[in-house]
Amino acid sequence: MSLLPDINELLARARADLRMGVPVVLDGEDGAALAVAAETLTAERLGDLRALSEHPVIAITARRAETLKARVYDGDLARVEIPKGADLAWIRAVADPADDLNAPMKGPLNGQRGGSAALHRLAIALTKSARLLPAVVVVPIAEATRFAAEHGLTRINHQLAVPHLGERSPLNEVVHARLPIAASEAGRLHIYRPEDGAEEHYAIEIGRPDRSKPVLARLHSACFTGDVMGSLKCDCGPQLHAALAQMGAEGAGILLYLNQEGRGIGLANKMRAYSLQDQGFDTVEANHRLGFEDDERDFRLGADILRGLGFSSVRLLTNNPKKIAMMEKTGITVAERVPLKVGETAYNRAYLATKAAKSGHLL
Ligand SMILES: Nc1nc2c(ncn2[C@@H]2O[C@H](COP(=O)(O)OP(=O)(O)OP(=O)(O)O)[C@@H](O)[C@H]2O)c(=O)[nH]1
Ligand SMILES: [Zn+2]
Repeated sequence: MSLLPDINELLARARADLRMGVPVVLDGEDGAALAVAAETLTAERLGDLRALSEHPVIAITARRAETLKARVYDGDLARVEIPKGADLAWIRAVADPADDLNAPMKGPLNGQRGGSAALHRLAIALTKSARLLPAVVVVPIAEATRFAAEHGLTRINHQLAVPHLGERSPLNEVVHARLPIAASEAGRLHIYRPEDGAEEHYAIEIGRPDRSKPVLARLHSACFTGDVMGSLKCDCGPQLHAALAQMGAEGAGILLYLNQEGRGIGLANKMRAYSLQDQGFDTVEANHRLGFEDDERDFRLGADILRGLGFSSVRLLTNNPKKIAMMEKTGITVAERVPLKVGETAYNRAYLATKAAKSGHLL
């Protein structure tokens, strides 16, 4: 018998640790390191990290490095040396673009070259999946297993972790129940829980759609500001309600409510992006300055849910060609694209235009 957690469980634990500012031990073929998310690092812990190594670095994505004009030697990321006198405020300024314009970073940022960046890449992937800023302080340590045990820290083995990071975890249906809603009394809500401890996703089934025909379907990404608060900055709320209304009117449909807030960067980071938008950057530029790609969502999980419900063909309510391509790639036929154009306001006109110009959304 072994009660030891498996790699999925350890990754879930590592995400929780990073969110709390607890260091995680990373164990690779070329050495071991300690990683702490820049966003949750404290001055005290920074002192502890400095005591462990003379050469701490902050790993950032190439996107963030570009904004900071730091040289990138590792393709998708940079390992920026933390200078001797640098304090927590310096680290925060590297990680967070909030003050980029007010207080630009001084002096050249020195990128570390040579050696392996594999553990740094793993650390960034972990902070992204923890919905934190993708910036991590990494210090080398001599040995992983004993260090982790001595300090009660989570240890992640690089080789075991990597296959899980790019892959979506299996989703299991937890429960479903009848849910009459304004759009249709014949609603039924299904709850799905991923095996890796990440966010749950939902599906609302309207009526009893015929599984042998293309179903009217919508893949909706969570938008707390638009869906719940009625934000005028995007079109999510009106799109959600228009999709449900159309399903209600036709008597059948399936709406997936995917908890991929802020195109997969999480609500806190989306609000950071909004703050940058107030400084004049558009929705795509703001994501890049924060260190993210334009869109960090994985729509394949939508296909998984549809397949699990017995659907193989959809009439997809969307203006986003990437959703259509991803559906087709994962074996769900898109028999028809049903445009969904509602909710344009004076506030979101520029946002919608940027999506059309830079993200390929159909007008
Ligand atoms: N990062 C970021 N996310 C945003 C922003 N505005 C809206 N979102 C998120 O974007 C997602 C909605 O995606 P959209 O790009 O509007 O639309 P779509 O789902 O790709 O395509 P459609 O099917 O045509 O609606 C939701 O998760 C929102 O929270 C923003 O300025 N920055
Ligand atoms: Zn929105």
